[in-house]
Amino acid sequence: MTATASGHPGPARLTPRGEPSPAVPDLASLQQRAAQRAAERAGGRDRLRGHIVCDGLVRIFKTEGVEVVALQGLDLVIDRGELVAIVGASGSGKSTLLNILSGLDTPTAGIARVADYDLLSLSNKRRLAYRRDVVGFIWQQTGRNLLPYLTALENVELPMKLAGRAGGGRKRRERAGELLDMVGVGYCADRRPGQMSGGEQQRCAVAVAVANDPEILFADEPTGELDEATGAEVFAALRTINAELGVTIVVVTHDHAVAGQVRRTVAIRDGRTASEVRRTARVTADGGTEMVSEEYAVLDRTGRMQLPAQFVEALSLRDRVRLNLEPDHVEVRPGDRAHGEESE
Ligand SMILES: Nc1ncnc2c1ncn2[C@@H]1O[C@H](COP(=O)(O)OP(=O)(O)OP(=O)(O)O)[C@@H](O)[C@H]1O
Repeated sequence: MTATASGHPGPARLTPRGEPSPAVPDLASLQQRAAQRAAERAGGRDRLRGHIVCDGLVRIFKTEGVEVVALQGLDLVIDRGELVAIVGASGSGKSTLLNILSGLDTPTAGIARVADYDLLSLSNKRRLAYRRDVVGFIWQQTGRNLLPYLTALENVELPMKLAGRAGGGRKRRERAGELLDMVGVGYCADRRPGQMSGGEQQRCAVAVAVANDPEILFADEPTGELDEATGAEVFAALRTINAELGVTIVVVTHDHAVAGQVRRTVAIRDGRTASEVRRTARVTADGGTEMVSEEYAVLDRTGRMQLPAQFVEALSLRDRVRLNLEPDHVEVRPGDRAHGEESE
């Protein structure tokens, strides 16, 4: 469940400044298209809910008698066709979550369900099928995504060949070419990774990852080794793939700036989902469109939520806060006033 995080100085409605306006309707229409494609794939709009569901997810690592709680009751729901960024500081649990969702690791407790696969009780055979048929990956290190001695086209063809994809070599080659065009690196088809820039390699990696038509694409810091402009090109490729193929995409990164690249950003803190930013298109008074970002705090099943750090700092909140239930919102005030002293 999410609740709009409100507090000083007024509602957390942030209109990003200096954003190029052409990107505004584009992001909204791409998302619409992605949902439509995802619904077509899944057999109806009513099947969009909860493609990825984590409920009270716990992962405890034990090393030499010491326990590390990497995920401590994480809740997260991602619908089919969504493109979501998961952000968090180093050690917040992002990689642990991604390893679980991609079937590389098993959670200690809780619920982790992806595309009808229960990740807590997968047999080895089902796990293999899940990793082969349902999910695709992009890693931060370009070297992990592409084989250096194959051309871009051959790299995209390879997973189809290995999976014994029907249609023969010509069909595979055609699809590989289409995918490279889709992510904007068709001109690199005959180049080996060493002859491509880091951004071109990562866009090629996007094509490789979706070659066998997975339902979900996981990307671990895909722009971590790139500069901002090149990283934006990789995100553009992910948005196109999301919209054209209806693939659900989850990107994990420590870079909060990616919020400008996607419609939904989930922040993880201490192994829990802490807050979310959702960006929606709104019609302005003069008939134009502007992108509005709204920040939400995540409320868990027992009603706990974390106040955004900047709210806590702005009002120097500490120890305890005063709560007031108003007809349509809850008020949070510093709680250190002397007993009986009213603020207004
Ligand atoms: N295999 C492991 N054994 C023991 N502790 C682990 C293991 N993997 C992760 N941890 C611990 O779990 C916590 C979360 O780690 P995780 O790698 O998921 O964070 P992260 O947000 O991905 O960080 P980064 O951005 O630095 O990769 C950390 O305290 C980490 O030390």
